Formats: sequence, structure tokens, C-alpha cells
Amino acid sequence: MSFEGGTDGWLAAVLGNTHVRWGWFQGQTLVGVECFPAQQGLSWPEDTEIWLAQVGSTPLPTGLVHPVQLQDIPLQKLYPSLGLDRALALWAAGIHYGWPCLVIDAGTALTLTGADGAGSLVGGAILPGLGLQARSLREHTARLPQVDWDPDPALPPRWANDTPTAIRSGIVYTLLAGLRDFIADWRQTFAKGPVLLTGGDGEWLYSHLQNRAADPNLRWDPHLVLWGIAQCRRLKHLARNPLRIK
Ligand SMILES: Nc1ncnc2c1ncn2[C@@H]1O[C@H](COP(=O)(O)OP(=O)(O)O)[C@@H](O)[C@H]1O
Ligand SMILES: CC(C)(COP(=O)(O)O)[C@@H](O)C(=O)NCCC(=O)O
Ligand SMILES: [K+]
Repeated sequence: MSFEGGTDGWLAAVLGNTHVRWGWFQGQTLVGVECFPAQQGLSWPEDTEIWLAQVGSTPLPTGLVHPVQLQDIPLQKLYPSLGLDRALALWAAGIHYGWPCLVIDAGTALTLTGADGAGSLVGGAILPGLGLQARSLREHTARLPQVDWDPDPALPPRWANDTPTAIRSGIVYTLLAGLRDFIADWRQTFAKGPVLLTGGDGEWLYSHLQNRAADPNLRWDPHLVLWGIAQCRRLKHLARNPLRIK
């Protein structure tokens, strides 16, 4: 996909540990999204303004590239080693859905990142994502099979009677229980405000967290990090071209 003309066309890119995601923007409007395996050699568009957030190890493109930095994100109490994707998603969540907010990003790693009503980082947690949990069982045992990522919307039976289903059951039921526990704890302090799911497993987790006494303000937005990059670009442009109050 590329731009057919359009003066304010530009590309946002998130270089994750499993996927590289491109968001094609016209100004602040997201007009298209593409997703590539992070390990695949990428041919980046020529002569396109690119704003990118690097979290994984995918080589950066050359040319009109603006790497977003943590200090570009106007949230308080961010710690220096915080993942750029976490800060960008949190900022976008607060702007688009309101503060306080909790973002659950189900990526290679699954992260929980929360901000209070003033947009200050409260803190978060990091654990292996669904795919990583299955891969680690395969890689560190003699007999367990590789259980590939499966978009099957149905939950596996909890008390499984074959090995692949037992692996799926162990991973998904503990993860869903753990997320419900984290959300309940978050709600002890922040009764209001959205809880957002994003990331490659975000939609699947959202569909299963939604049932069974779902949180009234649970949402799913797969593009949070891309929105965060768009906000960074907008701030930088405003700083370079301050609005002239007549
Ligand atoms: N097409 C896919 N191929 C592999 N994993 C996928 C795919 N779609 C969703 N997933 C799930 O999403 C996870 C990766 O999420 P993603 O947000 O793409 O990762 P990251 O942001 O870390 O690059 C994988 O661990 C897997 O569970
Ligand atoms: C935890 C992450 C690896 C998640 O990245 P992803 O799974 O999306 O590729 C990334 O946010 C990261 O490298 N964080 C640095 C450590 C921290 O956030 O405290
Ligand atoms: K991510």
C-alpha cells in the first residue's frame, strides 16, 4: 500500500518483537494498517515521512525517519527503561478514552500499564505473551509439542484430555484469571476510567474477558501505539509551528 498523493501523508511504524506494524496516516486520520513478521526483511516506502517506535530488533529504515523517544511522551513518572510501546499506548489511551486508564498489551510479552487521572504512570507488569508461553514449553521440554497461535475463538476445555489442549488450557485459563485479578485490583483504586486491550492477542482476550461479569469500561483498540506515534508527530509539528493567536 502507498500514498496516492495527499500532502500530509506519512507512515507510523511500530517495530515489535514479533511483528512490525505500519499505520498509513493522512494528517491525524489513520487510513490503513499493515502487519509484517518482525524477522522478515522489509522494503520500506521511499520518500515517505516515517515516524517509528522501536521495541524489537528490526533494523531501522533510512531516509525521512523520526525515531520516537520516551522523552517525547508528555506523561509523568515514566521510568527510563519503560518500553516505548507501553508509554505510547498509555498516552493514546488517555487521550482517546480518558484518564485514569489501564492498558493491557497482549504482544510477544503481555504488559499491563496504568496511569492515574493526571496522566502520571502508576506502574505495571510484564509476563510472557500467549505465544511465548506455548513456545517456551516446547523449547524447554523433551516431549511437549509446538502449539501454534490459534485464532480459534472458542476456549479450550479446562480439563483437557490431550497434550495440545492441556497446554492451551493451562495458558489461557491462568492468563484470563490473572488479568481479571489485575483489573479487579486496579478497580480498587481507580473505579472509573477505561481498561483497554491491544496487541496481537488483544481481540481474543477481549472477547473472553467480556463475558462473565465483564468490567463495564473494558475496550479493545488494536491501534493504540500507532495513535500514540501520531500524537508525538502532532506535538512536534505544533512545537515547530506554534499556533498564532491573533
Ligand atoms: N499472525 C500471527 N502470527 C503470530 N502470532 C500472532 C499472530 N496474530 C496474533 N498473534 C499473537 O500475537 C502475539 C504477538 O502480538 P504482537 O502484538 O504482534 O507482538 P509484538 O507487538 O510484540 O510484535 C503472538 O505471541 C501471538 O500469540
Ligand atoms: C515488554 C516489551 C518487550 C513488550 O514489547 P512487545 O511484546 O510488544 O514486543 C517492551 O515494552 C519492552 O521492551 N519494555 C522494556 C521494559 C519495561 O517496559 O519495563
Ligand atoms: K506491543
